[in-house]
Amino acid sequence: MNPLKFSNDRPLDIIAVGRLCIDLNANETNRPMEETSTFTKYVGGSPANIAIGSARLGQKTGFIGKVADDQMGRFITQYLEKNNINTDGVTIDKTGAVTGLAFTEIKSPDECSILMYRDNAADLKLYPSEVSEDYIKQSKALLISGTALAASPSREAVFVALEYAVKHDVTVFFDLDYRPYTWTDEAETAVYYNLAAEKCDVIIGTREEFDMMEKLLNIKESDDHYTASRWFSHRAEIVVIKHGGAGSIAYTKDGGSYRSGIFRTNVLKTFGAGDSYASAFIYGLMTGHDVSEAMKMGSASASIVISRHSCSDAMPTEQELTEHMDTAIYETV
Ligand SMILES: Nc1ncnc2c1ncn2[C@@H]1O[C@H](COP(=O)(O)OP(=O)(O)O)[C@@H](O)[C@H]1O
Ligand SMILES: O=C(O)C[C@@H](O)[C@H](O)C(=O)COP(=O)(O)O
Repeated sequence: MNPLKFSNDRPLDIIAVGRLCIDLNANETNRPMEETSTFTKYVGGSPANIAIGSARLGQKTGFIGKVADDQMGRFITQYLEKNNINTDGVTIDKTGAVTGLAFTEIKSPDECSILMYRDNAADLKLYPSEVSEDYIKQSKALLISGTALAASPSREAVFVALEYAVKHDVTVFFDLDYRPYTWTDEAETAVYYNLAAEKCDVIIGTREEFDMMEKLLNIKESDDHYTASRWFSHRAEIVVIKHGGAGSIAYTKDGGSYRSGIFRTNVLKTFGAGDSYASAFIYGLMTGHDVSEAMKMGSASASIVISRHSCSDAMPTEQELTEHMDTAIYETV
């Protein structure tokens, strides 16, 4: 069952909105960052990773974001273009803002953490005037990412993008992507997450991210079914709650619920799971698969990416994804 209907007469499949950053992943693993000395540089930023994953799967992908006017900004834009991502919506900051950095440490396969440097980040300086209605209406879908709501003018830019998407029947996917270090106030965070979610067709988040949104309203159940039901009185058709190694569960507005297991893999690091899951899940839904199969595709992509060192570089091609689904062990949970 797939409740989504896409406007198929559009030149782009999906446009992602939000941060374009740099991941610096520690090369020395099984130790804290204090004991590492070398890092590998990759393009990063949750929406960037999802866009790269979508393009790697063969989707016609665009991006709306802002990069720093320096070597890192150019590295990012060139990488997107090498991956066949349309960068017409990417603007260059002229205020001296810098590229957000995500330093990652891999203490063990299950103990990974991310240290984010986001002061004066160029991605949060995207202005509403830099969001093009003509660009958005060329796409079947729009992906927004919660961290872009963390500060103005990026916050307002996201809401303008949402208005254009709703106006032009562009299906909106919301990956919650909650990064506490990017916010200063829990209530502010929850208010903007809830306001944005009201305008989205598909909402994807972890249990903890939904708990953050519900805490403001003194909702303490931490119940997946209740969480999903909250959004069906708005635009949502599908709500997905991710549970790490315990898989994921999705609910649809028509009362359906679908549980997905995981693909067994040699976990190198756990970060990257969410972005890869989102890109392949969205791809599955946009290529006519039902919710269950799309979730399985998301799980397969995640199991590939968490077995590799990077997030963006590790995103699988359509062939890799299909082969992995045929050969890897799928565990129902
Ligand atoms: N250890 C694991 N082994 C296999 N698949 C995993 C593992 N951890 C996560 N996944 C897959 O990745 C998906 C997203 O992971 P999760 O950690 O919930 O999201 P996020 O990275 O956004 O926190 C899960 O629903 C599951 O399909
Ligand atoms: O989103 C960021 O700024 C960091 C990402 O680039 C990084 O690869 C990561 O943390 C991915 O996290 P996840 O996919 O949400 O687990």
